Amino acid sequence: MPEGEEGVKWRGTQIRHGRPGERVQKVLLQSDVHSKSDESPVTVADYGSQALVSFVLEKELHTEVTMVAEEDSADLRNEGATETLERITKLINETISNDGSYSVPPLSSEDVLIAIDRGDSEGGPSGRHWVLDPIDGTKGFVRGDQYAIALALLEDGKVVLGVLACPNLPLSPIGSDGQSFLQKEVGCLFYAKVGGGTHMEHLLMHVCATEDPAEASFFESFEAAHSSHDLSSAIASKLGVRAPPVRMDSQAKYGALARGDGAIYLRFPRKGYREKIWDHAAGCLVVTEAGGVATDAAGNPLDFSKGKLLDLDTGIVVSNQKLMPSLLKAVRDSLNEASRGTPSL
Ligand SMILES: Nc1ncnc2c1ncn2[C@@H]1O[C@H](COP(=O)(O)O)[C@@H](OP(=O)(O)O)[C@H]1O
Ligand SMILES: [Mg+2]
Ligand SMILES: [Mg+2]
Ligand SMILES: [Mg+2]
Repeated sequence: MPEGEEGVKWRGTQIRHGRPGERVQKVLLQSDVHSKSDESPVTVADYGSQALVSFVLEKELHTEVTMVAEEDSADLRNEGATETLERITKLINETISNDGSYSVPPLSSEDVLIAIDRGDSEGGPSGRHWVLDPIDGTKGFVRGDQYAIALALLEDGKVVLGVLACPNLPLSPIGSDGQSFLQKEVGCLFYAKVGGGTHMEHLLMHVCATEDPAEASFFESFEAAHSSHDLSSAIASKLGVRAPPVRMDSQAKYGALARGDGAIYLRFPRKGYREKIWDHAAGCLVVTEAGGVATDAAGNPLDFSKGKLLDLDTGIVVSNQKLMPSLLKAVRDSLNEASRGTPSL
């Protein structure tokens, strides 16, 4: 980032930097943030991360990898994107060389495009597919807040492995005052294998065991455009939750829930929005292996076998086993009230 600049501008908002994070997050330039056809942001880091994960999976697994991943190379193949592609290629080559695990000649821009496009699998109910969100919470990443690199493995439509790298998530629990965001010790890696529990670094963890909604705090998207803050507040008050919401970008929410920082995660996108599997596959296993439950608003388990999109009823609700029945009832009641246009919503 040029000297004296405090961050980048995204859609008129000055984005600050200054919290600890990855090198790329700190040095993100305004020209590194682009708009996709759905108007959502994508950065050189989203592309770079997808290419790197694809490169490493191929190197480590010695086999052809099929991946259902968020990004594709179409925009980077446009003539106007040459400089961006060069910058991504440079960042990737620097990362591989600094890491030192692979002695390979520098990747060309074409190698990078091919690595990104290894993520073009459609997924589905059969076979093995890696599911990747190379930067989940791009808006949080650009803002200098939370983001996650989310990788999952699907076997015959079921998530059997989930990894969430959350470089800005504090090691100590997050309170609803958000204070621990200011702590220096950040960076958590959550991983879960089906039947093997959820681990953070070397610790086995468990979701918060509370049965009392008054003790439970809840997570939701920082971005109100991703999930209705009004609806979750109505649900929380119906359930008797006293604590204010903890708003955070990315699947770091699933990681924080898995280690018991809060007890509930609510996600209610606007009508018509279809959730993508890469936004939930890794997080869902990280939570369920820690003893939690993730369902849609009707209480159905999340089904990752239908291709890129999750086919679900209304929203996503995550909690522990004990709170789930009363939480789902509060969700149902609040949704009914909202559809009747009750003024409190
Ligand atoms: N209108 C919308 N409603 C719900 N989710 C949305 C959305 N627009 C984008 N998203 C998804 O929300 C994800 C971030 O979730 P969160 O709000 O929990 O940080 C984004 O992931 P990316 O940042 O990987 O694109 C994107 O896939
Ligand atoms: Mg995105
Ligand atoms: Mg995402
Ligand atoms: Mg993403």
